[in-house]
Amino acid sequence: MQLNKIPATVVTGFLGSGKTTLLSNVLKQAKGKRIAVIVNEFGELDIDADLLRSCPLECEDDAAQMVAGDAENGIYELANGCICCTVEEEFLPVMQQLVARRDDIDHILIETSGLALPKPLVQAFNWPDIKQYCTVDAVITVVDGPAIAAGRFANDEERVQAQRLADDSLDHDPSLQELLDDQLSAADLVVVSKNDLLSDDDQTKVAAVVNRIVPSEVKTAYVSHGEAELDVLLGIESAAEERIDAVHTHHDHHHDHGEHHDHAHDHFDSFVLRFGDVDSEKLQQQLKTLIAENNIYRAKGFASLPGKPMRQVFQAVGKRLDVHFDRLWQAEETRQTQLVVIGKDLNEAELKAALAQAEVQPA
Ligand SMILES: Nc1nc2c(ncn2[C@@H]2O[C@H](COP(=O)(O)OP(=O)(O)OP(=O)(O)O)[C@@H](O)[C@H]2O)c(=O)[nH]1
Repeated sequence: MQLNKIPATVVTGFLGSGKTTLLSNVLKQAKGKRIAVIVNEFGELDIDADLLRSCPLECEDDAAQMVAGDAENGIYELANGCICCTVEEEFLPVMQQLVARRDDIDHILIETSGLALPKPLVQAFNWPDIKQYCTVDAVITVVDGPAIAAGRFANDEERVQAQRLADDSLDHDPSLQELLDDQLSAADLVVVSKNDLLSDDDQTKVAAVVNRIVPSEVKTAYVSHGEAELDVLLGIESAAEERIDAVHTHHDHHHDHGEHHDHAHDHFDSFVLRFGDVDSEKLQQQLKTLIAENNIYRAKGFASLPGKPMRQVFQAVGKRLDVHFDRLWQAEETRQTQLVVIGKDLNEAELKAALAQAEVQPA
């Protein structure tokens, strides 16, 4: 007898492409649905879980109920590291817990880290303990529209040259291209994010990159601020685990042989920088300068400003830096400034010293 399996949606996509933004929109829209969320981050701080958990001022009462239990507020944070390399140690035990509580769960949402390969994760759904009770509703691959249109993951020489001329700091990197290919080749739905920043011409460029990899039956949705209709995202019923073994990727060899070194993500540096109160303007200036001068793909975190009761979120993706206040610091929290930085060939001490100039000494 075929039981009703719990559908699980895997949201993958490069660093800063917009996965958390999409997930938070699903949680807002999925009225009354009981949703378990699994979040996996590359950096050492669980910023995404924290952002999903924090209820913004306009938070609606009828948003999805997160499935509580062992996890705080229904968000299961997988330990640091890439989900694709820790499937057995980290992912399976969480799935086993969820399967044991299947009567309380309508849907599972999984956000992979930006450097993760979706294939090994989807393959884990074929483990007998999981397969019986759970199926992959869809792999949703979020691609950063403006980054792709700017040729950041370019593969053809002409575009690489154009990109080099336009922008020295975002040198073409074949490992980024391979990661994009592998994330796209597993997709049941492609979400092109940040559509608000795309011109018609940009959309055409992005479509060309996407269509090079995904078959024509895979749909592409252009989305601004994560605001896609729930029907587009959930209920795709792809059972992706059934066909994942046949999907060819650049990294098949490494995983098939249990070799986890030489992954795309092994070539990245990631660290957390901590400071006390900071001058926000100065921190923004310093960060922008560092981003212009180094290969920083992603920086994100929270800033503590002197005398301000609210926490300030810092989000840098490529050259863009967004800064906004999200919520009050809570009594039990230590107020401090913390930034995760992810990139290549980074000198942690130098970056730390540069950003420390924004620190404000207590009066
Ligand atoms: N303008 C614009 N900004 C967006 C959109 N979607 C996401 N962003 C911004 O892009 C940044 C990264 O978004 P996230 O949702 O955190 O991306 P992510 O893929 O979860 O990032 P990682 O987990 O670090 O890989 C944030 O500053 C978002 O506010 C969009 O549609 N339009």
